[in-house]
Amino acid sequence: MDYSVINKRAAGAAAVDYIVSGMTVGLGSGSTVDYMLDKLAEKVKEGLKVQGVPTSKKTEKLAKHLGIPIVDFATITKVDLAIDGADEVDPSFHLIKGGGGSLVREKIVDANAQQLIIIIDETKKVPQLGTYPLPIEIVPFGWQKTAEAIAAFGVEPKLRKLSEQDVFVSDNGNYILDCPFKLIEDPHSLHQQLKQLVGVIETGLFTSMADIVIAGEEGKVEKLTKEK
Ligand SMILES: O=C(CO)[C@H](O)[C@H](O)COP(=O)(O)O
Repeated sequence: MDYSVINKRAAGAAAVDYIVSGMTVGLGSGSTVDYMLDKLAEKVKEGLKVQGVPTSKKTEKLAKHLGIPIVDFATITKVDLAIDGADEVDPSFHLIKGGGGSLVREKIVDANAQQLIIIIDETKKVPQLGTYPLPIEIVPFGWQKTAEAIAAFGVEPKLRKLSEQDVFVSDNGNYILDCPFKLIEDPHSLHQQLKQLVGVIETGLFTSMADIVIAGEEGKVEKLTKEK
């Protein structure tokens, strides 16, 4: 088995240890979260009482399939803990997310959680964000104009596609532009500037949100806590 799978599974399992009975848990998206769901499902079968708030249709389907109780986000008053993946994590715990295209719902749930744990394999740790192309969710109408406005930041946005003909459409019915910035000096400021553009719904920059990062490395886990 390839090491990234072992490391993602180790990180996912370690995050489940933070869940206690009675919690409402934000369930992120992506392959690392899928491993976390496997472990959580085992605990639910053993009697752990939780309700999950999924951040994507894919996570919702898998959670239901595994027997993890799901709750409608609109009906709850608080999310105790969210557990989510990431595409890049810098030393200040700023993140790039959205590789799987679920960044909007992820950001809404993660931002409303009292604690956010990010689970990754060690390859996602970077000294500075930007090597991974930044996903930006945009309104489909006039997407070319929105892409032009983003290009003025010195980047070449690429419309995410499933195939030559088929455009990727998010769970919210929107498009995603993947933007290879290369080096992002100030993630928070870039996010603020991009959010000002007409047509931009949300960026994959998650700044100052993560509390704990669990990184799988050689089958073991490193738990990093944000310095306050
Ligand atoms: O942000 C995400 C989806 O929108 C994922 O959390 C991110 O892409 C990491 O995915 P994986 O765990 O498969 O590497």
